[in-house]
Amino acid sequence: MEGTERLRLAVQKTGRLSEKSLEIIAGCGISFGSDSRLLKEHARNFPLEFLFVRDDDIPAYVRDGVADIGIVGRNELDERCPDDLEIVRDLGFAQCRLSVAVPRDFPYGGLQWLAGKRIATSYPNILGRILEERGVTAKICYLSGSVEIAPAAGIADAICDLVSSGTTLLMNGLREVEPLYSSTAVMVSRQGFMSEASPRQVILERLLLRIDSVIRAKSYKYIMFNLPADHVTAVSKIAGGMKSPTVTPLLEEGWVSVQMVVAEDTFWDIFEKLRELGAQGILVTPIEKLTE
Ligand SMILES: Nc1ncnc2c1ncn2[C@@H]1O[C@H](COP(=O)(O)OP(=O)(O)OP(=O)(O)O)[C@@H](O)[C@H]1O
Ligand SMILES: O=P(O)(O)OC[C@H]1O[C@H](OP(=O)(O)OP(=O)(O)O)[C@H](O)[C@@H]1O
Ligand SMILES: [Mg+2]
Repeated sequence: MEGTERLRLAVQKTGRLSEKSLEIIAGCGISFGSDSRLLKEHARNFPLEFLFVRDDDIPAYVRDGVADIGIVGRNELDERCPDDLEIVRDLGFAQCRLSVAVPRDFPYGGLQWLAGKRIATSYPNILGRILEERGVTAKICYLSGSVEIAPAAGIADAICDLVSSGTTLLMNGLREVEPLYSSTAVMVSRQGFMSEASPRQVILERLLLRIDSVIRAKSYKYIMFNLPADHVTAVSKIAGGMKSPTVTPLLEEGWVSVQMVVAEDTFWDIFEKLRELGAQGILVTPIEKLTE
């Protein structure tokens, strides 16, 4: 039987983080969701309560104990209250960078060129810290969004905003000149929460066990193929990471069926080697959960 305690999780209501955040929770076998207008609800089969909020507010909610954990971009965390929160997991999605961009024809020659210039940004604290570290004094103009409009609108000489594909910059006549900072979505808790041994911390440990298996599964593939039996030793040498491959004899003399788990980033190298070894019918499937 579950106790009455629930772990409170703050997630972005709508935006770039919401779908993937909820996808990870759903991948943990946790069911929820009835009406997207409901801003506070609890999971049906796990002691977890959701708070659906603006992402900007998540760091403060976690810091002030309104939520126990939150999923937020590292950029929001570092902008708002980096010293009060602890990153419990890097979730890896929402990859982007905070970069300085200037009008396409601006003759940019390094950060020093920005001395005395006006830079528009939604991240004045992060930008201010980095400029100070690099000894540049510029005028930081805060804008809460649509920062790319600032040079054309005559509000600023340059901008510092999040970039992913670079399309927004391109479409607004801007050129990325200085990547300053990288961000991904992270799960955060209040400093010290992880070592409290409270009922909610215990629930978080259970949740993290599931999250780790979901994240690990995403970076591996399960592959199956048929192979001439005398190449089995060569295949086990390229298998890497996990335990040795599973090998089953086929009815056809001299052939075996092989099953193994491979890391996503090594997949194509392994695929080519398997082809060279005469592997046939290579079948690749995603993995839903994977424990150590
Ligand atoms: N182009 C992008 N590619 C990938 N990740 C991004 C991109 N832009 C922003 N992000 C990440 O997603 C987070 C949320 O971005 P989003 O644009 O949804 O925020 P928002 O407009 O402030 O939403 P809200 O209404 O919740 O305040 C950002 O803080 C950043 O970590
Ligand atoms: O390099 P790109 O792939 O073009 O992405 C960059 C854009 O994405 C983010 O804005 P978003 O689209 O989330 O809109 P928002 O500013 O309204 O939050 C960011 O603020 C940039 O404007
Ligand atoms: Mg926001």
